[in-house]
Amino acid sequence: MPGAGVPVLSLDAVSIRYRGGDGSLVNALEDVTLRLVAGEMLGIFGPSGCGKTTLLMAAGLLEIPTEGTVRFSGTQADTMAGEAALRDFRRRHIGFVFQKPNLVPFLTAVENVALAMVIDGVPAGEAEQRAMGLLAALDIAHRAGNRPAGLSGGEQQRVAVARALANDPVLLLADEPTAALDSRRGRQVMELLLGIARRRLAAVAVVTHDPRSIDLFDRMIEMEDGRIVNESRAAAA
Ligand SMILES: Nc1ncnc2c1ncn2[C@@H]1O[C@H](COP(=O)(O)OP(=O)(O)OP(=O)(O)O)[C@@H](O)[C@H]1O
Repeated sequence: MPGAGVPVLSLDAVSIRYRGGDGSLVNALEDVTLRLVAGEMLGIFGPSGCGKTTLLMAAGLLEIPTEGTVRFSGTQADTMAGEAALRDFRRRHIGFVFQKPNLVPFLTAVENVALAMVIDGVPAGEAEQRAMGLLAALDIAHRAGNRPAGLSGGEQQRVAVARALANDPVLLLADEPTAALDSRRGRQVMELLLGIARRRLAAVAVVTHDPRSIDLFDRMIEMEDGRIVNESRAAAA
């Protein structure tokens, strides 16, 4: 785990173009340069279709840029040999949280978190023990034996955050993680993400439309038409 302020991710002049249904090119990301450092929480704002999710895809090595480079702790992502190597890198270093928790419905909370580790080769008993530790850190250990249907939306999202932390990621990417939650639970999840940045020294990037948690971000960027059009830093940061 890097120390606070150490660069985790660099995007340099990244553009991503998609071919639309009618054959025309969509500039989903246009010349984006961005650094993320350990221990900070970045907020990504902007209107629908401006490229926020595409930026997370590039940062999460789920989409290789049409132009520009993505460097992860100094390693250039597009020089990794093939999809299998990228997948492996992602699994070991990056956590994802989405708008919907997408938990496996027939597994309990602790099994959902442990599954990510078991897939990674951790023995079942050890995985379960570590999963319990993560659930405890997220104040949800008392619900460890519940299946998702027996958890509230906020509790499910906590379990999803625990699952994203299973591989102890240096980068945590969250795409509208509070969109399905009421304002109190949404705030709790955002505070949780900030705690992860601070205590685990992960770099955390959060796409959100929600202006109610802006006081929690160290830095905010605003996007428009695939570009970063504004960047601001919290007064205390
Ligand atoms: N796989 C794809 N194929 C074609 N076009 C795409 C694809 N993915 C995204 N786009 C287009 O790229 C642009 C940016 O999309 P993106 O999903 O990144 O926006 P967003 O800011 O996350 O939007 P929202 O807030 O609505 O989720 C949009 O015009 C979108 O239609």
